[in-house]
Amino acid sequence: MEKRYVIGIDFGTESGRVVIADVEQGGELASHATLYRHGTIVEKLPGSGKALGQDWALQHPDDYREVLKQSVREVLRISGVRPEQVIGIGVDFTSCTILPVDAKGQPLCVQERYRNEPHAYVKLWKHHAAQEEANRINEWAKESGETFLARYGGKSSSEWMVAKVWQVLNEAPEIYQAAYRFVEAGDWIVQQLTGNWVRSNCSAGYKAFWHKQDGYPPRQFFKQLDPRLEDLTDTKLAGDVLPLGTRAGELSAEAAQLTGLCPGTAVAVATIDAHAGVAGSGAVRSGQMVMAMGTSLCLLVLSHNEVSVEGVSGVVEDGMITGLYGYEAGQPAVGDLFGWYCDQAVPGYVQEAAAKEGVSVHTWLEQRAAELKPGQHGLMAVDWWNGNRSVLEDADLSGLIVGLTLQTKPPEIYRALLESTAFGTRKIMEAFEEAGVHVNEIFACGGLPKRNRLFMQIYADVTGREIKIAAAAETTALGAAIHGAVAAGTERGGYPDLAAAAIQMAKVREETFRPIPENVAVYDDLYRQYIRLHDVFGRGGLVMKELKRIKRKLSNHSE
Ligand SMILES: Nc1ncnc2c1ncn2[C@@H]1O[C@H](COP(=O)(O)OP(=O)(O)O)[C@@H](O)[C@H]1O
Ligand SMILES: O=C(CO)[C@@H](O)[C@@H](O)COP(=O)(O)O
Repeated sequence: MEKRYVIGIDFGTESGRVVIADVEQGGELASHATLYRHGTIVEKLPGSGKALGQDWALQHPDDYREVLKQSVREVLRISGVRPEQVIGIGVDFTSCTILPVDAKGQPLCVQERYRNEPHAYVKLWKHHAAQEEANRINEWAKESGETFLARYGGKSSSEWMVAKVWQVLNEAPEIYQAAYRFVEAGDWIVQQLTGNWVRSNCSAGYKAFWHKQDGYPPRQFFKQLDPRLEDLTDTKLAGDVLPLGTRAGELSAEAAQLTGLCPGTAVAVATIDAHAGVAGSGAVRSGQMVMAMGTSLCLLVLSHNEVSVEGVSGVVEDGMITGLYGYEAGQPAVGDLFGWYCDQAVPGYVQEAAAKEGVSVHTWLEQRAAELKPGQHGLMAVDWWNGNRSVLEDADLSGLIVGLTLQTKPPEIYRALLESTAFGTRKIMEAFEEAGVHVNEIFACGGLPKRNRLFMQIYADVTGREIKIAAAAETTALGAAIHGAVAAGTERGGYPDLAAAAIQMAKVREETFRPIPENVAVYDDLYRQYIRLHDVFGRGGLVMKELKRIKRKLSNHSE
């Protein structure tokens, strides 16, 4: 049989990355990234310059089409693979990233009449301006005795589908009316590739309250939330929800022209980016955990059992690997937090020194931070620069560094920030253990493991656990490609299911990160201090919330 290949398309926060993989051997034959030209839109709309509110985060869907146009062709060119040899395509996307579209699938924001309407754009996963709607969903679920929130650690997030769609209805009812559907961006890409309106059980399950047996919460729940939402799931969220690995359709002639692939190529149901990292790391068994470490950090745990875990973002049957419950928890600012420090808070001399040495500011700071011993800087940070998405589930929490003195240096702060995210991860891992979801093997994937060794060693030391590293540089894109191989099916030379495909196609590096006992002892001590700050500022103290309230009030006045 001629060699067969699959393509994985990974839509991250900053760029889209495409890999091409050999169906039998896995790995990445070639990869290519396309940066989003508009990036993340947080202050004003492109074109009109219309100002956005606090905590908004939008994207432009043309940037995603550019990835399809540029990067798919590039991986074909670099690898020398002929389009006929590609049997399947898989797509992963950040989530909950949603957009309103018309009946043809055209995003409203590219239509002339809605171009200046912020609510017509893509709401990126980290758009946190629907916190009031999320609070109301939480209150009403409690009052009405609905139990679905138990699957989400008892709280829904402002990042998720219903809160975001409700914000559109509240603030721009004409956009809500004009939208034929609100779709996850991953499902939209699949629609653009195949012409089929298909929803993924992964994003519907983790981000839209959908359940394999029960479907969406009842109409009555939505009606009492807001009478205008009564038919939400039958109208704006309508569409078949299909399981991961299913063939969503075949590449249309139009999409074939856009990508340079052959019409008829199998296209898989989309998955969430972090969740694709599970297959991409070769994790397919109960007790395995994958840390998808990039802009944010997602902890993904596979288990035979379904239980309630404090602060879990969600548990979905078949949500990562068919036949297992997949738990997701995580932190919404990790790479982003380090990026913020490098871009916004280091003194000019650091940037100059890094430029002179020809390294990134991250690398310059990492090298110096690695010379410090744990605890030597006397600092402790909490990692809520983008709110808390785990045990505290509160987008209104913010960042904190304690212990600063006139002697404090930038590498010390950088190290404290790296450590703060590791402490946050340990807190989540303890919540899993306490709930009886045991983790016996840890894999790391995403952009950070390959970029920052100190970060990885700190994680091993703070958690006291060995960490294996997924071999693929673009693990999530490889994970998406694995979904493509399953969508192709055995009849086209692919695989029968995700586990079989992942075992064959994904590998880990030989080198692992192991905890260093003397560091573990110091970090145990420091972690106790982290927990103190976590509880004082996260559970009881209102300081962070009050600061946000005052800021909101002032910015409302100045609008
Ligand atoms: N050397 C580094 N150390 C720590 N963080 C880094 C480093 N280089 C880049 N970053 C951060 O990594 C994030 C990008 O992660 P990546 O996994 O590549 O993308 P995405 O999250 O979009 O999938 C950015 O937030 C950036 O600030
Ligand atoms: O929220 C999720 C997954 O549930 C992610 O899509 C989101 O955190 C963004 O991930 P990245 O860090 O950009 O890969």
